[in-house]
Amino acid sequence: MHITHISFECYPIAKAGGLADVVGALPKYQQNLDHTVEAIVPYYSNSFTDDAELEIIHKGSIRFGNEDKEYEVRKVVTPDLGFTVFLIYIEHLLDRKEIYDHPDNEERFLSFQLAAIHWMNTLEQLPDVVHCHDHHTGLIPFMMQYAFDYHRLNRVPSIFTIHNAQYQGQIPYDKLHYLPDFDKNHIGLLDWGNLINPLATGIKCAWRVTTVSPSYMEELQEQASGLEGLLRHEKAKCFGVLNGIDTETWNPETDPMLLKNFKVSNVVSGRKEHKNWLCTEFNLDKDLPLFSFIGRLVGEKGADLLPSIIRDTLKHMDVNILILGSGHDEVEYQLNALKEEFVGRYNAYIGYSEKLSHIIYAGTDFLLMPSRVEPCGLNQMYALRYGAIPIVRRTGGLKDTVIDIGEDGFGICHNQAIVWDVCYSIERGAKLYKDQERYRDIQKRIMKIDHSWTQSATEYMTIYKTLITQK
Ligand SMILES: Nc1ncnc2c1ncn2[C@@H]1O[C@H](COP(=O)(O)OP(=O)(O)O[C@H]2O[C@H](CO)[C@@H](O)[C@H](O)[C@H]2O)[C@@H](O)[C@H]1O
Repeated sequence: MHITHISFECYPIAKAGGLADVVGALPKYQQNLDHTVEAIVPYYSNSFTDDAELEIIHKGSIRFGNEDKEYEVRKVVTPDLGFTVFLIYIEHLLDRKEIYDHPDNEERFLSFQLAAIHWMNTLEQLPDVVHCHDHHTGLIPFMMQYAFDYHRLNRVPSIFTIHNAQYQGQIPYDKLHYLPDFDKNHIGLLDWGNLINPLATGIKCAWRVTTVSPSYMEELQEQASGLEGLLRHEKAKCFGVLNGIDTETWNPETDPMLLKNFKVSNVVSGRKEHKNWLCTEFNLDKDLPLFSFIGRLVGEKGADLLPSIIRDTLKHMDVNILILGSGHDEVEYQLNALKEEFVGRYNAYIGYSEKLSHIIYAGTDFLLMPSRVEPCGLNQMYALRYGAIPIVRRTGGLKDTVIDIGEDGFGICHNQAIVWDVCYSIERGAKLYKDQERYRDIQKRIMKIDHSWTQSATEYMTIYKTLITQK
């Protein structure tokens, strides 16, 4: 089968969060199942494109509002990513360093989708399935069905994956003229709440819709930032497929970002080296258990709870807490301010560091995920693979991947995204840490859990196959 993924992020080309991890891994695992798999991603001016060898394979032009915009398709020749990647280059618009945080994001998302579909339409051999990810690509299934110029694509099945329903990419109608001419009888498919809503459009128009865990799919029927009615209506074509992790990139035995590689048989010494390094670097106490948080400092991750969690915990308990993340200014400010209050047991790195994240997974004793909403969550699976015990709120994919130690499981779970629940879980963690025999036993068990993409890549293939027989 020939599958084309389209996404605004893809590791290691450009990563802001979990979307990149998924699009950098799922195609590789599908390719390993003997399919032809490629991804279409924007060209960013960053260290990846500085170092990569690229080949221009197509030059074209799209009508973009009142102007014609040239674009190029640049194929990644090296490094070998395990599947083919095509980068859409549009001068001044897409070729920037940062992925998001631009005032003209709407134009960036639109131009990327327009160039991607324009190029696909020129191909002699069309893909068997087009797989779009998140709102940045949500208009593609619509254009494939109803844009006159892309009539040829309307028999190609499209699948749309929601990685996070909170971000919907709404666009005002005064930008409608950027879209190619389409059958106006179907204009309603673009609309949600009097705005063009690419996430809603993707849900309405794709042949199948998936989210990244079964529990999140269920939750979306009740709470989907305004789209719950739509998701209930489209329920028959919606599926929850649990994300996997790339066990080649995330392998403590080979991970080049670690200070020392380790496996189950030498986990104690391997992890000790990383914990010691973290404690020295961040002035923490290496004899106390270490609880860490890695992620975007936003409400859905429960990041606003962190300052109170840190204060309440460190006032009553002898543990360390370390934070790696960036996001809301107020949360960043509070997390920085707390450093002076708890010198020697708390610290934070406000920013983004891929390398530090790997070292934290390898050195922290527990990983905190107090998420309010977690479509899947990858951090808990990275933590498990590296031997850190996850402390999670039972929501979305966290509920699907972590079982509490009280239920013969391997993690610590609580029900509510409130400070008290998280503090109580930390207390349970500290108690478990004191029982080193039990702690080590769990650690060895979690490192052997298979969360690789193999199973889920096969599930996606099964979904694609039903579409191909339907066309
Ligand atoms: N400051 C920082 N420095 C270094 N690394 C950092 C970092 N902040 C985050 N990361 C990394 O970014 C990734 C985050 O992945 P998640 O799945 O938790 O989150 P995200 O909310 O972005 O993704 C959305 O999409 C994914 C993929 O479908 C879903 O799992 C998830 O629930 C959904 O919210 C991990 O690789 C993590 O290590």
